[in-house]
Amino acid sequence: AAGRNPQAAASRPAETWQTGSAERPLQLANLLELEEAAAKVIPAAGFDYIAGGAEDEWTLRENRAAFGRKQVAQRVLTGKVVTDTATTILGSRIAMPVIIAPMGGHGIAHVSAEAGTARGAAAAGTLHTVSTVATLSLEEAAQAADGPRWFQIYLTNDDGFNAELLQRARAAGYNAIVFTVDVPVGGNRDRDRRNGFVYPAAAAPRNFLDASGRPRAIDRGFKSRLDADSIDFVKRHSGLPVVVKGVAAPDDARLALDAGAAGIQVSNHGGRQLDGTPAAFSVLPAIADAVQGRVPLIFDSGVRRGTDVFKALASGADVVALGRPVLYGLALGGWQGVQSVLQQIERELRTVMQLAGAATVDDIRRTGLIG
Ligand SMILES: Cc1cc2nc3c(=O)[nH]c(=O)nc-3n(C[C@H](O)[C@H](O)[C@H](O)COP(=O)(O)O)c2cc1C
Ligand SMILES: CCCCCCC(=O)C(=O)O
Repeated sequence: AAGRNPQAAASRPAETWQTGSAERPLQLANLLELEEAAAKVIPAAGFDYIAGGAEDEWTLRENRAAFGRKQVAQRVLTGKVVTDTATTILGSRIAMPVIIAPMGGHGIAHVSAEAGTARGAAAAGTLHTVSTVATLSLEEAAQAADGPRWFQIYLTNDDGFNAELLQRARAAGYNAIVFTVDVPVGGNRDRDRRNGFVYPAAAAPRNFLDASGRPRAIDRGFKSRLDADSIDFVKRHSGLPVVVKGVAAPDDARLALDAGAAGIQVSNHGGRQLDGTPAAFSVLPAIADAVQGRVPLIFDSGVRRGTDVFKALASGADVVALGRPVLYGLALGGWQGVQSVLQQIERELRTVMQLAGAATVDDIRRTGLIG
């Protein structure tokens, strides 16, 4: 799995990676049009890595299309006025039911890397999930901003390293671990293969560097065998609540619950892994049904509009996680770009709430959809 493999970067000499460096708020009409603008700033192979999906990218497109098959009822005579978009997730109070999904290599998009994203998230009052393959180390990302933060782990084939990483996350003040289980192997990503994409040295994942700067553990690859014992391992070594991410079937949700998951992240990895699988939004109601509110549900894959957030919450999610648009906002405006992206989706959500007769996030959860 050379392609986009982050491990390649750790051992290559530095090269020029001329990516986003602007620091400015963005004037946005919506989040969808960010992609075209970001393509002009991020080097082409890096942009393809971010924007692309697996194989024919059917699931990538379906993640958007599925939102169009459910509708929100207009309710304008309820006497309600939007009071608040704030909510609580795993004990952390956030300003909106939108958090940032873990994504590797923010240095591909902007020179500030995860520090910019963390600062933008904090400025907007929400939380950022730092990836195992972040450009910055988990400690550097934690120091970039105050506020709640989650750390995402990919288990490597080096359990000693995995345990250390989890302990480092706890020591650095992360509030939860997101354990991603949908990359037992990298997806077939045609764009990356065509481009021969590897993480540039500017985005080499620093979590894998030892004290003397030599790469560690990443050459052993990620674990392919994942099961209830893996969830238990992450729980024991972190001592933190564990959100299992990459659940796209009710049976996997039940398995994760039985293994002690504190949360479930319904996701198909933004269509980057198994092409031809249903949209994440299509499988959300069945998973919510299986979970029956026993743990919070986080939803991602295809969220771009306030209506998407509304529909996901009305279908059983507690919060949604935003992916690619955050990297585009980062590329175009650094931390202020990330803040603009989050403010835009919050603004849209408020408008939808008012038009749908929902004064609070709890009201959205009680709303039914049409279709
Ligand atoms: C460039 C990129 C890198 C990603 N890296 C990770 C990662 O390191 N860990 C992880 O759990 N998910 C990763 N994801 C998946 C996201 O967490 C999320 O599931 C996905 O982006 C949601 O789809 P959307 O961006 O279309 O909304 C990545 C996604 C992108 C676009
Ligand atoms: C071998 C695949 C590594 C992917 C690491 C980052 C990621 O999750 C992604 O979607 O890209």
